[in-house]
Amino acid sequence: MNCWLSAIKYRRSIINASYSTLSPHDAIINIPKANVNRFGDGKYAQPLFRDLTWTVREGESWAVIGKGGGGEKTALFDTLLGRYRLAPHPPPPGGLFPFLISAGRDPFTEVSIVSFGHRKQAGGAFYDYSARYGAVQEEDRLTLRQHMFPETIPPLRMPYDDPGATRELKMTISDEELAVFDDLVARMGLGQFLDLPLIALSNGQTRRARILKAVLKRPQLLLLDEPLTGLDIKTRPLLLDTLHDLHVKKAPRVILGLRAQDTVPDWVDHVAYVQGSTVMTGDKDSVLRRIEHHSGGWQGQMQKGVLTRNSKAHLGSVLIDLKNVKVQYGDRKVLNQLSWQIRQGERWHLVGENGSGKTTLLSLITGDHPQSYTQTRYHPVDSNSNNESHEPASYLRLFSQPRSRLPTTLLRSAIAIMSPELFDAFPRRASMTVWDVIGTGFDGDFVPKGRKGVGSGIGMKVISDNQSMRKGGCEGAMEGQEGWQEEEEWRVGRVWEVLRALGPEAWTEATSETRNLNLSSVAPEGPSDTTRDFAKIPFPSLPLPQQRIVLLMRALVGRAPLILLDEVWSGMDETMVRVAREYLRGESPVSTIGSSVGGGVGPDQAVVVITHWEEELPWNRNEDSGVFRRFRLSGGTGWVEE
Ligand SMILES: Nc1ncnc2c1ncn2[C@@H]1O[C@H](COP(=O)(O)OP(=O)(O)OP(=O)(O)O)[C@@H](O)[C@H]1O
Repeated sequence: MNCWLSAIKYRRSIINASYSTLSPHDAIINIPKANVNRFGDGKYAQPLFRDLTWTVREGESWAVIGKGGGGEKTALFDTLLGRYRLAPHPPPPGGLFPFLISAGRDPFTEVSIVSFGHRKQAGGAFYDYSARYGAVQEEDRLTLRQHMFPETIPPLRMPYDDPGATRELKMTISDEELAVFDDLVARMGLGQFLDLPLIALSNGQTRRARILKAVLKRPQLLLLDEPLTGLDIKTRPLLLDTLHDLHVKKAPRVILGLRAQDTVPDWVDHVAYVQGSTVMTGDKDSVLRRIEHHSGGWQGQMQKGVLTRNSKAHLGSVLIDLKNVKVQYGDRKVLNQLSWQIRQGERWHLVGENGSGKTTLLSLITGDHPQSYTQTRYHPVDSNSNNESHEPASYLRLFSQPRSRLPTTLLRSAIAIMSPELFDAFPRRASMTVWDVIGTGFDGDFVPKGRKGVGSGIGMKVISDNQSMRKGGCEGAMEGQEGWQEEEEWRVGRVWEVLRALGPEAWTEATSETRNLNLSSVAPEGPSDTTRDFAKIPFPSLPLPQQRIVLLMRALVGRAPLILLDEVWSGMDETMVRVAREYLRGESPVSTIGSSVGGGVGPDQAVVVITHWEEELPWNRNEDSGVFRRFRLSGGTGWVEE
């Protein structure tokens, strides 16, 4: 009883103390000091956050910065959304959001979040994300304008309706709101997309549209988690300026979520830095000074003094050959007379503004785009033909074949991909373990197959100048054929390899201050217990950053001749980004089967990376001049940047 009474006294003292320093009416967020627990956790369970003390006052501009791949930043936002239990809960009368309570507003409707780390809810089944490239289905016809103003969606016409009757569609928003909308649309560069089907918008366009929609709902407080993800360099400052203006006008107040490696905008003056179960809060300079003490940022921690290893690299055969290809929707030309060749051994950076056609181009290469079948056009043989208007000859050759000759299953095993679309669409079945997900990468499947969960083999021969380099993968034997056992063993070994090189062993290794980069000293023994346990975890139960790196392992495991990495770093924490870049550069301290130590991708493989963040590229012109190249898209066309 005494203990109970002292707990009450303790709580009262906190309440009184907090009241003495804080006017409950002016605080936006008020957490005097609390532990954060999951609902239903027992009293001895580890709290998500310990001693969380956080006060946000009117007029301050905050960013929540997350370090670590366990989804800690998301958990802090979820705490604000009432998804976790605060103990003790911030005291009445103001509670967690004093400014709302004092104004008689409901936090449930007045605090919203737009998160780009989160994925749309997909069930256990794979949904076809390539639907976007084809003829737009009736159910996908909703335009961006209709999405913003559902009242402008024409009502269904019934057979018994008077065919002559017209119905007026009226927007129910005021002129003032419409002016705000027009201003935001212009500032976010969305004007030309208002009447396009939502499904047709590019990644960056969709992200801007989601922010716009959230702002139009007029919450009092908007949490924006990683809003710059997937935005091109030109758009980023425009969006940040817009968000700052909105924040200053309190229409709405904005709190940004950033990754530890992101630049903190100048106008942010306060930071909540989340690492593990600790949250450091305070003014920006003092918090950043404190954390700088612990780490120098991932750029600073990259291995220094790497030799120009690839300058004399030998480039192999042409894998992908596009000549004057064109993609057009009605009058809208997205790609026009574009030519590009990808050879074995090359490391490409595919770059261009949002909407310039990068994803469309990749979808031609993967054969997902219906127009990949219709690219081949030759000049008429008849030289007397006076048809002047014909277009130049064009073709799309994938591994020396036209698309129509290549079954999709073969293409999926020869081209490994990780992209935001795949991340959203990949099935999340409770029964699928991390091992299963990685194992689907060999044959490009979406459900586990084979006795050992490493597929059953796809027999595609890809022309190669480096046959000796390839062992296993999509050119290996198929289940039931001679050589399958050897192939299966190779596959199992590869799953362990990527798990060790990119899994929890590597994150711990990479964060350890005593990290030893001397590759020859790395013990050649098998996976640790940590790795074995990680392999057995159900994939959907992993935090999102870990799901992302597992899908990257899936893309790398089969040593496919062509690897496409579209915005793979988004949502990953800095340690994972570093580990993955080192692996791709061949600097991972884990030996690989049939290859030299640390060889992530080989000279027989080509890799295309799409990122708007130059600093995230694993390769650069100085160190990898023989193999690193940049292909830029703009205005429908593309060229190699020398
Ligand atoms: N079905 C369609 N109808 C009309 N336009 C479309 C359709 N599908 C895509 N587009 C347009 O094609 C353009 C290219 O889109 P894509 O997704 O390839 O761009 P991106 O370069 O990958 O952009 P981001 O950097 O934002 O990911 C966009 O402007 C998009 O609106």
